[in-house]
Amino acid sequence: MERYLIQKVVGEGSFGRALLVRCKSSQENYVVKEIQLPKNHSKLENWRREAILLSRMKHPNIVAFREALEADDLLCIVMEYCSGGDLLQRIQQQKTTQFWVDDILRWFAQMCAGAQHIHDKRVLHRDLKSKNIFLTDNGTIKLGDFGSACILNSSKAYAHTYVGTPYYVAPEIWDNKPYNNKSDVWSLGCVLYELCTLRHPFQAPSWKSLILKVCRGAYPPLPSHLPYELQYLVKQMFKTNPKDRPSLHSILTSHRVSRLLRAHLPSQALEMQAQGRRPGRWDREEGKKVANFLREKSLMKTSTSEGVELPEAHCESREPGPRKQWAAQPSDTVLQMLANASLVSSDSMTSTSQTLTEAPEASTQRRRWDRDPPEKLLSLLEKAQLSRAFSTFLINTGGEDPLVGPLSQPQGDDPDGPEPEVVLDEDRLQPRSDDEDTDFEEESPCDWMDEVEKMFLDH
Ligand SMILES: Nc1ncnc2c1ncn2[C@@H]1O[C@H](COP(=O)(O)OP(=O)(O)OP(=O)(O)O)[C@@H](O)[C@H]1O
Repeated sequence: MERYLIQKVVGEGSFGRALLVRCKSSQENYVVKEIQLPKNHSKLENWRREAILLSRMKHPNIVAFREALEADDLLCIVMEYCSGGDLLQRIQQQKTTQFWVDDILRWFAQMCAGAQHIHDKRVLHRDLKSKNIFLTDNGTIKLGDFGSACILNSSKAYAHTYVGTPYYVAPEIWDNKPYNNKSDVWSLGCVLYELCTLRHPFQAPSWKSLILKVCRGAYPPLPSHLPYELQYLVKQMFKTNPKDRPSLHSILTSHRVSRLLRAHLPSQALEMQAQGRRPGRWDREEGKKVANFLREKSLMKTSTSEGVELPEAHCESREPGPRKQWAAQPSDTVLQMLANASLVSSDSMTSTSQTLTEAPEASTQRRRWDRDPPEKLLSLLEKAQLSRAFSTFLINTGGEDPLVGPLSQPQGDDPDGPEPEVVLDEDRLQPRSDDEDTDFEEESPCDWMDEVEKMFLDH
């Protein structure tokens, strides 16, 4: 870190501070995210592998990773500084003045391009929201913060199942289904809706109402002045069955809105997209390089700065295993998971973010979603502050009280103001047969991670 001068603290996240720093040699500004490493150092390899995964994300619409450093108990991830702030701040600045349609299309197209790049690497962001999407000074969109989600998922020290930010969470997550690429699409749909209306699509005065609205896909219609293509896209992105949602690839290439979006995509992002969705292939020689690199260094840099080309990533996963299939009907609910879980917060979660943790597999009971959120879940959530629903949650296993922590705090405010009129589109609840590319889920087998693991064992 001695190569950087700290300018100021940009903010505080769930895992530590974010600092604005200046590189002494290049005089360029960067953001350093400090992540408190777990006490158990045997878990460090997990974090390192996740940093490699971050370094693989090289796209004009993704916050660029520069290097990762370990100092004391901190992992410092040095990344591109987005001086335009995050999209939530930008939306709030608008107050009541709507964005120009061209701005919406330009920003959303870039979000899709960035997120598609992540998906092409077989990685799921899992926490897409306006707060995690940044703007540069020239107005370029950059997806950020996906590193935290990846790191969280694979570290056994933080062995949680990611749930997400309740206001942005797709219905299948409330139903305890695996997170899949379409769950990211749902979250981006929420961001698109926010850009179109300056409001969140699923505003609610209570948890029950929030979960019901999400699970029914019930949101107030978009203003009629917006292009038909955008209205149609939002409707598609809020299909309650992930199979019925378009993938990012189809949004950008074969959807009714594609032409509009591509017309607003900068040439660099278009080129990256045109390069296609070549599936990543594991190369053993490249794998050896990674393994050697990890063994020798506690400091990682991107291939551009360190001259080490990293292998193509296939996916991000915790354990290899058979791929889970999306069932025709939702069956599990989050109820049992919550009943066996306690909600906890990390140090700074009390202020900005909380995390819901995973329930033990064995205790999972099959239940029908049945269009109504489970009563017990709701009675537990009744006690929780709804304002917390804009924060990232994990569920922790264990604990006597299933709702210890932020959700056990008294009922809070209504973050979105008065509830607008809601139109329920029954059409979205109807099953469709086309299993359009819901092509990977959280539990997909991940060969490149396995290979790196084997490399460690080999040496
Ligand atoms: N690359 C970046 N450029 C500019 N600002 C950033 C960048 N990354 C993070 N920030 C800002 O730093 C602050 C802290 O961000 P961080 O991602 O650590 O936490 P968070 O998003 O607030 O919460 P969480 O950890 O729950 O995601 C936020 O205000 C965010 O807007």
